[in-house]
Amino acid sequence: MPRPKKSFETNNINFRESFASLKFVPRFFKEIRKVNPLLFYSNVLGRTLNAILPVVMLWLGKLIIDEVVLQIAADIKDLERLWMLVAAEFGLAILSDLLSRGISLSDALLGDQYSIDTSVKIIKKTSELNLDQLEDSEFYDKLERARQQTTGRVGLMSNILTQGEDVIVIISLLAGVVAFEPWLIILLVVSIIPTIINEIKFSGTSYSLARSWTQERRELDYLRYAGASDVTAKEVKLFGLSNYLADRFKGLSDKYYLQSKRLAKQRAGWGSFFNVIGTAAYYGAYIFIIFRTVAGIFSLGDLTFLSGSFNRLRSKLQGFFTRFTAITESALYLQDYFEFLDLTSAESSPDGKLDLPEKIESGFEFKNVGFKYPKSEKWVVRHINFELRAGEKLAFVGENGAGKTTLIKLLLQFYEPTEGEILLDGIPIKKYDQAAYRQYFGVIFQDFVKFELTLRENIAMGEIGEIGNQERIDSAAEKSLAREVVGDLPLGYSQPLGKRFKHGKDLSGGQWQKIAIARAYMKDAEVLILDEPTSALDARAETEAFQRFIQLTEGKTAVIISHRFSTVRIADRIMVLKDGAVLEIGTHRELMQNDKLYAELFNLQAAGYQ
Ligand SMILES: Nc1ncnc2c1ncn2[C@@H]1O[C@H](COP(=O)(O)OP(=O)(O)OP(=O)(O)O)[C@@H](O)[C@H]1O
Repeated sequence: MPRPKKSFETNNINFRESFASLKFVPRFFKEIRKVNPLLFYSNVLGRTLNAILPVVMLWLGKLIIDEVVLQIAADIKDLERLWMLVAAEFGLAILSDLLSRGISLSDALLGDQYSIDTSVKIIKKTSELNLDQLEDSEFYDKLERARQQTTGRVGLMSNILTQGEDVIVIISLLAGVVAFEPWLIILLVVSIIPTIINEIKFSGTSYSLARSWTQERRELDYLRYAGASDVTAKEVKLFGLSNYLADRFKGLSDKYYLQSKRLAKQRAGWGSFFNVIGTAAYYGAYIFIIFRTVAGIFSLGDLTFLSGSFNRLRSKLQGFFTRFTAITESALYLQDYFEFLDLTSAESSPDGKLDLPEKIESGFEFKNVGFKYPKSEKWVVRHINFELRAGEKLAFVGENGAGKTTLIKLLLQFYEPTEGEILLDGIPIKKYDQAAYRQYFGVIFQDFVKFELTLRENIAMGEIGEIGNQERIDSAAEKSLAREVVGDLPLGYSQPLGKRFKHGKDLSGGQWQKIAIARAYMKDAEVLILDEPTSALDARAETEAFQRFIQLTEGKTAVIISHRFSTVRIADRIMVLKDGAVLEIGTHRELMQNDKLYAELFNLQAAGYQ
């Protein structure tokens, strides 16, 4: 599909919008202060002290020169006063250096702590959101932008604090200049206007460009991953995809590079032009001060003080405005970050307050349930009516895409049905407290997660609070046949799994599945759901795993999804789905007698084994 031509100008952020993003700065500082109040206040105090040093040092410089000139003119040699002044300036120079180092150190430490804090917040927030929010690409763009600035925000903090520091420097220098020669201020304003115009002109442009490329950046990350990861390596080699992926990556990156280059060139060009005007104004002021010194109105010390102050003022003011643009741009990312943290999920809806029954009485009931995925017009399942009775083992069968996993997601309240409702013991499930409701279930999904952590953690994920309970972990491993996997690994339960980290060992598909099933046994759940949990097990292991499952979960309610009919027939009842509707439901014997799809597929598979 041809990609629409991209122009970041279309969503360019103007100066006013950049300015508006500053409203998030107080909240930002509140968060930083909370991370480490002592470090934060020391930083602010250090900066305030550091801010008044430049004008004091310039003034000392002026006093030294005036003293030297005076002593030469009067032919006196009173070195004591001179040495005192020099010693004072030396002391302040050392103090200024120490303060600057202390500020940099505390900036770095605060920044590191804050970036840990924001990463933790992002992880926690992500887990609070609904599945439909997580599956939405706009959400990913927001998440990407929120994540991206985890390190950038550190710079923002020191930029804002430096800005505050510079305001004090500017005010103190201005006071000095005004005391001597108020007219110089006009030249100062003239020298600084070009910088202001330049900053207004380019304010928000880098952010606009980066923002308009969020999706592509995710695509680039993905292409980098697809082209260079252990997971894809086999197929990339086998099909010779490396050049194709590299070219796709390069093609997209080059487009971004070109736009970015164009912007950087424009910025540099205009920046140089405006700088020439500013420098001319500075030299105008310099000539003015020299004339007045030659005319005897200013002393030599005044000349150094004024030209030094003027020069510093100009560079501080320039820095102030350029930094202002950098701050507003980073603050735009801050806006993304806080908007992400403020996302609300339906899960926090006040609906679910009811306590769950200790024991399931009658079971679950799907009443005329229909569902369309968000942003989709297609009914994935419709007019679904069935009961999952307390204590029964119900199997779902049906072709790929028939809607089996979707029904599980609805049962777990990852989504709300578009029409109809699901009841537990006669009460709509959304009336129950959602966290407690989910605690009812032990679930293994088809695409369960292979955590690249230790084997112990992988099993304990089913009930993470019990990670210290070795007996429970052992028992779960025993039940799921994962015990033999533990025995085969040199580090046993402490074995890191996967290839990402040192000493990590990868497992076979079947071994991973046994560990995932152990996860379900970790929890003493009321309802167990196994979504094709044994597809990678060999035939003997699968039969054994299922027979054990039926014995070990006696009296518990369970749903099993499987494409293997030898497994499915062990269930109490079987529900056959076709094109999002229930085609038939009953025991194995009943369905065989029915002689419809189930009987046909069962016979087909059975014939394959003969
Ligand atoms: N997150 C999603 N967003 C949009 N459509 C989806 C989503 N997940 C699944 N679908 C669609 O819903 C339909 C049913 O998918 P579902 O995963 O429930 O099928 P299934 O019966 O479990 O299939 P399989 O046997 O292949 O696992 C499919 O057409 C699929 O494309």
